[in-house]
Amino acid sequence: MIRTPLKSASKGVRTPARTPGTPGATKVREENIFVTVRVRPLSRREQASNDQIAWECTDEHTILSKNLNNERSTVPYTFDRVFDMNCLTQRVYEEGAKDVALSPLTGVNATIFAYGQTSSGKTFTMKGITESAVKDIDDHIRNSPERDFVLKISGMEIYNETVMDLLNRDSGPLRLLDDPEKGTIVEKLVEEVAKDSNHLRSLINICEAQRQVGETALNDTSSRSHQIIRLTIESCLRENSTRVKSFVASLNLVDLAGSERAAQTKTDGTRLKEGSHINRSLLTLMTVIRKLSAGGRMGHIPYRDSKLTRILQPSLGGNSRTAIICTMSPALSHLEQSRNTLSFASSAKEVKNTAQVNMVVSEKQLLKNLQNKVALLEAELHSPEPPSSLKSLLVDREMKIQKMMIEMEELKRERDQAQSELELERKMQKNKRGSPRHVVRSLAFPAEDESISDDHISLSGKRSKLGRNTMMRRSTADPSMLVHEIRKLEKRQKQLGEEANRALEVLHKEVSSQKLGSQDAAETIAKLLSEIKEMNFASSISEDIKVGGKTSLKDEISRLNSEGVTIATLEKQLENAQNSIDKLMLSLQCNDKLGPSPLRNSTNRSHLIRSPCSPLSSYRDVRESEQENQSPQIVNAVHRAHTPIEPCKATPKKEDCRGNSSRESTPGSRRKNSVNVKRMQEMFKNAAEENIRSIRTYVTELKERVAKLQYQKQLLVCQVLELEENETSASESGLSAQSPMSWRLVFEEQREQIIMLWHLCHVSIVHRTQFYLLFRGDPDDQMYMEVELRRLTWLEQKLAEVGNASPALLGDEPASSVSSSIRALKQEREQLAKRATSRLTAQELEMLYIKWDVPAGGKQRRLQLVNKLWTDPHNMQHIKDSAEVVAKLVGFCESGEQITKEMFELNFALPSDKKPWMGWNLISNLLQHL
Ligand SMILES: Nc1ncnc2c1ncn2[C@@H]1O[C@H](COP(=O)(O)OP(=O)(O)OP(=O)(O)O)[C@@H](O)[C@H]1O
Repeated sequence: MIRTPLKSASKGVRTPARTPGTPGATKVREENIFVTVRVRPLSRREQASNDQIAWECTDEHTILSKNLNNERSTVPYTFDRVFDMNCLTQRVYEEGAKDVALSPLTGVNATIFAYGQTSSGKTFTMKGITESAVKDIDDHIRNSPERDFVLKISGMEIYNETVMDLLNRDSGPLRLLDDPEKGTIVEKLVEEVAKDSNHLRSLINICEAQRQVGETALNDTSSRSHQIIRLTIESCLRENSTRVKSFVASLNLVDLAGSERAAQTKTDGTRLKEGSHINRSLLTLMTVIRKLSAGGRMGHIPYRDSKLTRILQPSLGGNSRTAIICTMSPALSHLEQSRNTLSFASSAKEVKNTAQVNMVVSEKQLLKNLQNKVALLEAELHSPEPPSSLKSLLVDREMKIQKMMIEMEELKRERDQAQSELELERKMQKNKRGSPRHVVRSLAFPAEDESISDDHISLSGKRSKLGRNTMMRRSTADPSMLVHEIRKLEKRQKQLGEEANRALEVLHKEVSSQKLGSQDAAETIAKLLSEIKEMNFASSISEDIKVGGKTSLKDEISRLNSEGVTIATLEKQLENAQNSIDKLMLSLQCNDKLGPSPLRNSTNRSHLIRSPCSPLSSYRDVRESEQENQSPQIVNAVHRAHTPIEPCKATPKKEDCRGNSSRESTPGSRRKNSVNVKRMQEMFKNAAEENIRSIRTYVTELKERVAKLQYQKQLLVCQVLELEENETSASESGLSAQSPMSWRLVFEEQREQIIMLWHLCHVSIVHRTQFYLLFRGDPDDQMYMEVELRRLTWLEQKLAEVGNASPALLGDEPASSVSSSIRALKQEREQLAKRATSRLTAQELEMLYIKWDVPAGGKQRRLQLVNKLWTDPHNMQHIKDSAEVVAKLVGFCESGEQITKEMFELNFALPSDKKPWMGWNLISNLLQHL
């Protein structure tokens, strides 16, 4: 039953626990003393004297005097329980004491005492209660294998106002001491640990045997002292082997001596003296109870007036649950004493106690535990072997590293495979089409028409150095990819040079064969042609694109730098050619005596070849047409196929169209021939002019492409330099990643720039909201932020330069003007405003009107509201609030999953893997379909 005894908790610090530690335990709670009344049967003496039963229990709670003395009125007494004379002690225990008796098992002090006149049955009842309580406690301990219990017992009696130890009779009178923490304690009181229930019972028996008992007229075995048997129960969870904290509480089983009247007990001498002490201490108890029942309104509580009340102080209005069983004789002869008992009981039931769960913290055990821990740590510290926890951590980490390395190898293998597949496909495409055009779209950065100018990264002072440096420093390209791009770029450079060559050759041919324009212009063309021919593009370019390793990057970059001059030269030459052609055209127009030139004939405009720079076509359309990479001859051939002027007319031959060159001329035919010659001359001239015009357009386009190539080269150089810088700094510091803190700063900076650029470029506010809400500064967001910044920088530059770009240029939409971007934004706002009523409740809308200062009663309030959103790029709170409103209107919370971060990413993948960025206009379209 009682397991391995714990050390005594008396050396520990007792603290009332604020929370229960086991089921059934209670928090601090106030409850009344539980008062029951037990009426014993008439004793043999009473029966012998024909005493009458003066009381009847009308129900389980009420007892009433039978008024046998014919008093004027009888008052019923009610209590928590009333047990009549037939009631067994077990029931009294079950209904009147058990709940309180078991409280110490959950750390709550408890007291059960019997009060009543002599021979009323107190000892009889308490014996039964004690036996039942011991049994139940034993059962509880047996049924709680998860806890360790220690049960200790002490016994004392207060005899003639002297405290005696019932387990150590020889110790003599014991002193009462006042402990600031524990209250009143009995000095040197022996406390025995019960080994088991039998041991406990035997100890209890010893106590009872030691108690002062004497014979009186009313009771052969009258208790002459107040007996207190105290069971102290300490318990803790088994798993808490350290036993630093445990519950500790006591159960006081108190059998009071009975009040007596000397006349009745017929005592004298010793018994009289005993009775006198008994009565005096009981009187104090009654006073204490009476005062407590008045809720403290009666002032000082005289606990110290008797040893009984001093010892029982916690049980009377203190930290204890208390049950009082008032015993009484039913006899008419004891009517008055019984009334006194019931009066006492009535007062007692008004007394409130404040029981708490008591936790003990064993300082000694605590100290021992700490010492053990220190010893353990010291051992670990001095041990050459890492502690087991560290060991397992290292093993775990090692395994993770190995796993990551395997994954990396796998990724590398996949990448190499993809690259070789790409190479193969490129070669196949090249062989199949014979055109180098098809490699253009697989650039690691935007192709010519999507390229951006780093010169324009600075946005009129709106860019900070920090953001700019970050953009430059952070490259996602790897060395082999860069070399690959360099080679491709060189190849395109070569192609452009060759195309320029062919264009000028054709021009030269036209000029020289037709003797067109002024001599100066013709000479200029010839000079240009020879200059361009001298440019040896092919010298440093291998036909195949070979991806070099990291080691060749420096060579590549130095070559690129030197080739930058060549490209710039080509650009310059093409500009000269453009000027010369302009001069040529001018001289042709001045010398034109034959009527309107096709260049001035609006009806022929439609027959002009669609050039990449033509306002009649989108730039992208032409770039993607096959014509773009064809020489001017091919261009002309295409042109001729579409013009009403027959090809033969444009190419003067000695024979006519039908090949009748040998036919003799007649006057009619001569006149006719003269007209025909004139007409043919005019046609030749027109055709030549048209060809020159086409060549001029073509040269202009070439010039633009060369300029873009130049920019790409610069960007590539930057990327290579930045890569080298990264590698250097990484190898120096051993760190390659940006610290979270510095990224956070960069992120804030970049976001502010992006917000400003959105504003300046009239970007869709739905796009702004999506981007703003998706990218909140995760380290993974770095690439997206950079890409967005680059896109916007390019766009802003374009808007500033030509005023002819639109956000749509970044997406897949056809190009339009700045004004159309503004118009699109306006439309988007209108669409959002329309959605306001379906997406927001009237109340929400009204709140927004108030928040955004939309005047009440105004027209188009929804539109007014939407027009206020995303208008102040300097105010971050405004931006946040705007994003919230737009998100609600679009319903991102519900359907926002269709927008993923990847949509904002610059494409570095192969065309087949490419997930195209939706473009701002497309996002607006999406909005319309939501
Ligand atoms: N409920 C009961 N049923 C039967 N007998 C009882 C009952 N209560 C008491 N008695 C008997 O009455 C007698 C007196 O009881 P008890 O000694 O317990 O009284 P007491 O109140 O302790 O008296 P005292 O104050 O003098 O010690 C005993 O012989 C006891 O066996």
